[in-house]
Amino acid sequence: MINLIIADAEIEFIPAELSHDFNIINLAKKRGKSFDRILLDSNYMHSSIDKHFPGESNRRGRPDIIHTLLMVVQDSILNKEKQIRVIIHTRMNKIITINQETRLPRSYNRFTGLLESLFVKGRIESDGTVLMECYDGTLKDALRMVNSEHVVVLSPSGEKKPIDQITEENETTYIIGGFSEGDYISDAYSMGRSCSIYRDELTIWTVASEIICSTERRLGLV
Ligand SMILES: C[S@@+](CC[C@H](N)C(=O)[O-])C[C@H]1O[C@@H](n2cnc3c(N)ncnc32)[C@H](O)[C@@H]1O
Repeated sequence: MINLIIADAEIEFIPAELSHDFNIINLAKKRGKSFDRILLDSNYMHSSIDKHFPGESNRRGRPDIIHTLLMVVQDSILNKEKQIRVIIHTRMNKIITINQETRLPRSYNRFTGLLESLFVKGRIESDGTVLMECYDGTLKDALRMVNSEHVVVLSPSGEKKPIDQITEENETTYIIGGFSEGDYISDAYSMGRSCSIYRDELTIWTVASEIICSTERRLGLV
């Protein structure tokens, strides 16, 4: 069993700084929701983010990269064998846990709708089963939840190692940054050894899929 902790994931409600932005007011009207109950999404709000948070529009508001990552994990052989658990920690210090039985929506719009509902209600249930939960907590709190002996912090600037060497211990927690540019905001590097799996920067779902495939080989699942 391995754990993936996605750290500093760029999922948050639209911040108050954007509340008077013309595009945001229009969007909130169209969605029939208050702005602070809508996820910040750089795909639709790029210029508004740039205006209020200059230079951050490629990094902030990226539920899309978390959705792609979760689809990769959900469809993996390792997940079918219940040998992987994912915890998402966000830049606003929220921790999202996902029941291994949960089938997340493949539709991106349905996924963001689900997250909006989760952030408001704190949990998503179906037929009495808790599918997802959301708590306040730091990256350290997320790490405490898994209580792992081995922690690897994935980073392009970490010590370069072959992937099969990085994944050789079972019960390992892998911390992957849930952002598309920049570095960890949380103090991730103090939480485990920092390793790089390739000379260039990779997408978060590529890093996750390399860890997953290597673990599947080690466990003899493929
Ligand atoms: C797209 S990267 C963000 C890029 C950022 N410039 C950085 O230095 O981390 C998001 C996350 O993917 C992981 N990652 C990307 N490339 C990697 C590599 N070559 N080796 C290990 N992890 C990598 C890291 O966990 C990183 O925080």
